[in-house]
Amino acid sequence: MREKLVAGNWKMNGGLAQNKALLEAVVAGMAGVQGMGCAVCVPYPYLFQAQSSLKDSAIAWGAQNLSQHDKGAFTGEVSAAMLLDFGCKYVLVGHSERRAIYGEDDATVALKFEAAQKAGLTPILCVGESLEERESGVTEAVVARQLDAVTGKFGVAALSKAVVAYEPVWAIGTGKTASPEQAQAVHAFIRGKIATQSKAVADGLVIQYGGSVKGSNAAELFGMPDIDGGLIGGASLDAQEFLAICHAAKR
Ligand SMILES: O=C[C@H](O)COP(=O)(O)O
Repeated sequence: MREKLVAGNWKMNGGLAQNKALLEAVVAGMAGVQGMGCAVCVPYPYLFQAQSSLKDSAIAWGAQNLSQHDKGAFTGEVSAAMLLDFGCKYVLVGHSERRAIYGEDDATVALKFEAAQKAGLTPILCVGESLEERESGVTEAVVARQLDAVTGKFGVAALSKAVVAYEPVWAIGTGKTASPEQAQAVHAFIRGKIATQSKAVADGLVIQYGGSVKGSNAAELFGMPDIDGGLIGGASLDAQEFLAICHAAKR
C-alpha cells in the first residue's frame, strides 16, 4: 500500500528565526505521527538548519532544484552531491516556476531528474498544465509529454524511485484549488499511463497533488483514490496549516 507524502515547498521564503519557530512547531506537531511521510523543501542556505532541526525527527528535508551537472564551472549552481552533504532525501525537479520563469524545458528537467537519482536522492517530478492548456483541452497531452520526457529517456523503472507531483499551474498560489474530482481525473490518467508500461511501478508510485492545498481542503483531496498526499507551497509556511494538512494524510 502506498504511504501518503506531504512535502512543504517553502519557495524563496524564510529566515533563520522564522524557520526555527516553524521547524520546531512542525517537529512537535508531528511527534508520534505514523502512517504517512512528511518533508520540507527549503532554500539552499537553510539546508544546514533543516538538517540540524530535523535529524532526530521522522521529517525528511530536501531542496527545490539542483544542477544537472556533477561539478565544475557553473556559477550559482548546486549539485546533487552537495545536497547529499546536507542529508537531503528529496529534491523538486521541474517545478512549474522553474519551467516558466527560468526556462527549464522537458529535456533539462529529465537531466536534473537523472542527476538526482544517480546521486541517491528521490526526485519529486512536478508536472501540470497552464490555464490556457486546460481550457484548450490538452491537459492530458501536456502531462503525458512531461512524463514521457523522463520515462522515454530512462525507462518507466526510473519512476520506482521517484515521486510525481501533479500541480495544475492555474491552482498554484491562486487560492483556486482543483476540485478533488478534477485532480483525481488527472492523477488516474497519470497512473493509468504508467500502468501501460508497468503495473507494479504505477501501483507503487506516489502522486502528490499541489495547488492551493490548505488544512480545510486537504482531507477531501487526499480521500481520492489516486491522490497520495500533497506538495504544499504557501500553507507550508504556517505551522498550524501545514500540520493540519499532514494530519489529513494519516491513514
Ligand atoms: O510547490 C508547491 C506548489 O507550487 C503549490 O503552491 P501553493 O500551495 O502555494 O499553491
